[in-house]
Order: sequence, then C-alpha cells, then structure tokens
Amino acid sequence: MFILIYSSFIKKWLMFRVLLLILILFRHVFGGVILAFISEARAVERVFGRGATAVRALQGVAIQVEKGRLLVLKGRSGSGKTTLLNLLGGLDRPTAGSVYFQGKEIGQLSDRERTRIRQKNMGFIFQSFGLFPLMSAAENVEFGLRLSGVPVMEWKDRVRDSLDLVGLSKRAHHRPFEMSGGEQQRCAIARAVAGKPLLLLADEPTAELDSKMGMHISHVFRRLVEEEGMSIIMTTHDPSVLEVADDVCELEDGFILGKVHPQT
Ligand SMILES: Nc1ncnc2c1ncn2[C@@H]1O[C@H](COP(=O)(O)OP(=O)(O)OP(=O)(O)O)[C@@H](O)[C@H]1O
Repeated sequence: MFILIYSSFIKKWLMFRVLLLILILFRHVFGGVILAFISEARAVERVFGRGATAVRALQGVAIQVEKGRLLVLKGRSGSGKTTLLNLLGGLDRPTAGSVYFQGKEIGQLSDRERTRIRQKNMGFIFQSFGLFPLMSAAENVEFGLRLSGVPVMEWKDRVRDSLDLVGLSKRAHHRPFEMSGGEQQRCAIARAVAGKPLLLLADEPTAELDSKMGMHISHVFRRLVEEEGMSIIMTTHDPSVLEVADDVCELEDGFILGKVHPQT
C-alpha cells in the first residue's frame, strides 16, 4: 500500500517537473518570436505638476519598439521626447496608461525591481552625460559594467573595446574635467554600450559632436543594431542619426504625429 502511494507521488512529481521543463523551453525558444517588441507604451499620459500650472508632457501616446531596430524620436524642444524616453526606460512612471519592457508592465513594478531590470538590460546616454567626476574614462566604463553584472574577467577587454569604438582610447586615463564636451559624450556612449544591453536609450547622443564625429557615432549605433542585435531608441535633431534610423517617430506637444521607415 505504502509503495503504491509512494510510486504514484513520484510519478506526479516527475510529470510536474517535465511540464515545467517544457514550459521553460517554450519560453526560451518562442519567447523572442512571440514578443516582437522590446518596449511598448499604450495610451500613455505624463502630467507634471497639478492644477493651473500642470504640464501635459505626453497625451495618449502609443508606440511599439521592435527588437533589433533603431528608432529615432524627433520633434521640437518641449515636444515630449525626453519624457517618453525616460518612461520607456523605466526611469519614470506614467500618470496614466502602461509601459512594457519585454512584455512586462514596468510602470507597476517597485523602484527596486525597475532598477534591477534597467541595470541588467538597458544602457542610458543622458544629455548631461552622468559621468563620475573623480573617475577616469576607463573607470567610468568599468563602473557601468560592474552595475550590469558583467563578469569581472571581461571588464578589461570590454573597457578597451568600447573606448576604441568611440575613438577615445587615448583618453582612457583622463577624468571628465580633463576632457572636452564631445569626449565626455563619447565616454558616456562607451559606458552605455560596453555591457551590450538589450536596449540602448540615448538622449541627443551626438549633440556635442562635430559633424564628422556625429557621423562616426551614428554608424557605431547602426553596427550595434546589425552586429549585436541591440535595440536602440534615441532622441535627436541630428540629420546623420536620422540617416541610420530604421524608424522615425515625430512628436508635437505631447502627441505622436506618425512613424516613418526611412530605410524602406
Ligand atoms: N520635471 C518636470 N517638471 C515640469 N515640467 C516638465 C518636467 N520635465 C519636463 N517637463 C515639461 O514637459 C514638456 C516636455 O519636456 P521634454 O523634456 O520631454 O521635451 P523634449 O522634447 O525632450 O525637449 P528638448 O528637445 O528641449 O530636450 C516640456 O514642456 C517641459 O517643460
């Protein structure tokens, strides 16, 4: 009797494990196909402040960012580009509507969970660069790798390669105040891409660069999309970035006017 009950329990337990394994495999193999969008905003509103002084920065915005594509957000100053970028990157929460990253609604997550998702999967290039003033260019990049959980043994190569990618190898041991605005911006780019994030979010990443360097960096972004399969969302006014975009989305007064596909 005892043996019968015991063997039926073992059978059920084994079936449960097999089902679990099939589910995990299904998610790994088909997850990417089912979730074609890396990031998505649905009916998003973002209002800053209250009452008479409230600013409606985004109004009913819906956008889908496909995996492995470079999406540019363009529009006049104050049209809502940075606000949308911050929401898609989980740096801010919408007043209404939903924001998803890999199918998961990130606006609903705690600050801690959103931080974990950002550190593991996303790279950011801010308008203000956000470099640590007491660290050299190499140390700034290395710090980014530490946060994104890249194994220590890969740090040295990744720091070297990413500084090389943006043409900053000769400034590896300089601190931000010893670099020009354009060099600081390139250091911020190296830090954001060194961890090979799934999603790179960049706010005016070529604003401080001359046209030749702007063009070079635009092609670096294109290579990251094509060779690493990275998804990129960036805001810009720079025509050289528009040239390498897969999709361009125009914003006006917090609304999306439309999406075009310059490459097709
Ligand atoms: N923290 C805030 N508090 C109040 N208003 C804000 C805040 N952040 C943004 N705004 C307002 O929201 C609107 C959209 O700002 P946002 O920075 O998204 O525009 P943008 O298109 O990125 O502009 P730019 O090209 O100048 O960077 C603007 O009117 C701005 O003044």
